[in-house]
Order: sequence, then C-alpha cells, then structure tokens
Amino acid sequence: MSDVSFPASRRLDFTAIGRLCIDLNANEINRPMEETMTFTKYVGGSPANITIGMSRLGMKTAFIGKIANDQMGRFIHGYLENNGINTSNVVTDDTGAVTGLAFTEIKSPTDCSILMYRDHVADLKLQPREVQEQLIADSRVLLISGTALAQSPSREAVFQALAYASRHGAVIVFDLDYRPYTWTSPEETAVYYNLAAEKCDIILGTREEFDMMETFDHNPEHSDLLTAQKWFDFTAKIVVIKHGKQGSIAYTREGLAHRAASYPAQVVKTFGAGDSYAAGFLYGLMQGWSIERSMGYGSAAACIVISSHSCSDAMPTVEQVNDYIERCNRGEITVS
Ligand SMILES: Nc1ncnc2c1ncn2[C@@H]1O[C@H](COP(=O)(O)OP(=O)(O)O)[C@@H](O)[C@H]1O
Ligand SMILES: O=C(O)C[C@@H](O)[C@H](O)C(=O)COP(=O)(O)O
Repeated sequence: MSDVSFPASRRLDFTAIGRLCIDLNANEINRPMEETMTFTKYVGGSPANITIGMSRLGMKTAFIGKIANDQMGRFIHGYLENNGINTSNVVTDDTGAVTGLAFTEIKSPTDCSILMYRDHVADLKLQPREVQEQLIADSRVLLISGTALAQSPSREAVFQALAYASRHGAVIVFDLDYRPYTWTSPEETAVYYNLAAEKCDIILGTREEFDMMETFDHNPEHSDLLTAQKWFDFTAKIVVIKHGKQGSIAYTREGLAHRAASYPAQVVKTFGAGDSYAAGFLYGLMQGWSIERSMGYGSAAACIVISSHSCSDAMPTVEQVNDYIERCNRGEITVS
C-alpha cells in the first residue's frame, strides 16, 4: 500500500486540467527535421496523453481544458470522446485562438526533440470561472500539468482547480511537464511551480525539472533526497524523480526511498515516456499496489510507448502492460 489514501468511490477516477494539443510525429525517422517531409497527426499535450493512458487502463476519466474552434479542436474533442473521456468541461474558445502544435524530430532512438508552435494557443485561455467545481468534486484524482501555469488566465484556472480539489478531498497530482519555451524566465517558472507544488499530494518530475524548481534553493549536488524532503513540509506524500533509462526513485513522507529500474525496450523515440509512466504509476497506486509495483508498471507502460510512433495513440491497456512485463521476465525483449 502507498501512503496516499484515495477517496473511495466517485463518479470519476481521474480528471486532468491543462493542454489539449496536436502532435505531428515525423514519419521519416532517424533524420533531422530539415529532411522530414511527412508527419502523422495525433492528439498530444502531456496531460491529454496521461488522461488517454488512464482511460486505456480502464479508469473513468475526464478532462478540463480549452480547444480551438477549428478542425484541430474538433479532432481532439472527437478523439477524447472515442476514448471514453468525459468532455463536459472541455470548453471551445471563441476568441480565434489556435491549437498548439508539437512537431517531433526523431534523429535516432536517443536523439529526439520537439518543435512547438504555441503562440495564441487556446489551451492557455481557459478561464478560472470555466472550471467546473462539481466535476472535480466527483473525481478521486486531479492532475495538474506545469505548462498550464505559464500564462494567465490558464494559470488562475489551475489554482482554482487546486482550491476545488482541496475542498473536496481529491488526491492532487502534479506532473511538472516543464517546457521552457512556454515561459518568459526560469525565475517566473520556479515561483509558480513552487506555489502549485505546495498544494499537491504526489509530485512527478525529471531531475532537470526539479533543478528548475530549485532556482532559489541550495541543492548544489542535485540530491534527489533533498529535493523530495522540501515537499514533505507541505502536503506531499510521494515525490517521484525520473531519470530516463536509468529508472526512477520515489520518496515518501515516512522517509522511505523506492527505486525502479527501467525495462528493456526497442526504442523508436524517447518522448511520451513520462506521460505513459505517469499513467501506469497512478493506475497502480489507485489499485492499492505498493509504490515499487506501481513504478514498475509505469516503467513498462513507458517502454510500450517509446517503442511506438505516437504518444497518445500508443497508450497501452492493462493486458498490454501485463504482457510486456511477462515477456521481459521471460527475456524475450532486449534493448535496441
Ligand atoms: N530508453 C529507455 N528505455 C527504457 N525505459 C525508459 C527509457 N527512457 C525512459 N524510460 C522509462 O520512462 C520513465 C520516464 O522517463 P523520463 O525520460 O525520465 O521522463 P520524461 O519523458 O518525462 O522526460 C523512466 O523512469 C523509465 O522507466
Ligand atoms: O506535451 C506535449 O505538448 C507534447 C507531447 O504530446 C509529446 O508527445 C511529448 O513531448 C510527451 O512528453 P513526455 O512524456 O514528457 O516525453
């Protein structure tokens, strides 16, 4: 059992707030963007990917966000609906804002990058008054994503959602999801990330993301333990620090450290690892599994996504994750 106690039964298991975007993933892989001519369109945006992941794992999910009033916005809306995600709080923009685009460059399985087009995007225009309190009251978990803090009014919408979640006892998860190009300065980013993290029960991020949050702190050796301890003075119960292929470490308020190695994978591209890890990990915790088992589940889900072309569309089902773990245990999957 983990240290987090999820509210028993609610209409929804999991609700996320943040961006709904489009990923355009290079079809001609193992080459730079300059030489890439065609792309495949998928729903994207880290919190959208995590919600799709939770839904594929059988959780009852909802999304709070804003989409553009255009073909891309309607594509996203339809995809969420087809994946069983409650869209009653997905609002359509009426100001002419556009859908955020992420073009992915896959130079090699270890050298991937993302070119984001995020000027005048609809997702950052979500208003605090558009966030439905009842939807959050009906959810066992609320996940926030750091990029939604980058600008007003989305920033205030996230803080309003946090207030509703605290009021109604939903477990709050913060996926740091730091995208530097969305922000004006690391200082501004650190201030808002820290204010949000104070209110969260579970914090998930990479070492680099926590380094950004520690802009005003003293952690010269980038100690994961020091990083985690800071948040146990507030409301955090679990802090997970991800280290790519090296695996992940989770600290709990009780002072325990849990480590997970990564599983072998035939990697196509690295992005999407964190989103699928988050879905698998949170699914495990919500089943009442131990932190180690949940981390292992997240790690296996991550391998399935990084071995695929997309992030959202490749999110695995329970059967697929179980099968992947069994195949790894039988030694049938080797590192590419
Ligand atoms: N090359 C890889 N091989 C196997 N598993 C990986 C690899 N890269 C990431 N993972 C898994 O995905 C998890 C999250 O990846 P990470 O790269 O740290 O997050 P993010 O995608 O948010 O930057 C890791 O803890 C690990 O389990
Ligand atoms: O988050 C985005 O806007 C882009 C994602 O859809 C993208 O595919 C990605 O970068 C996934 O992020 P990760 O899981 O942190 O690697």
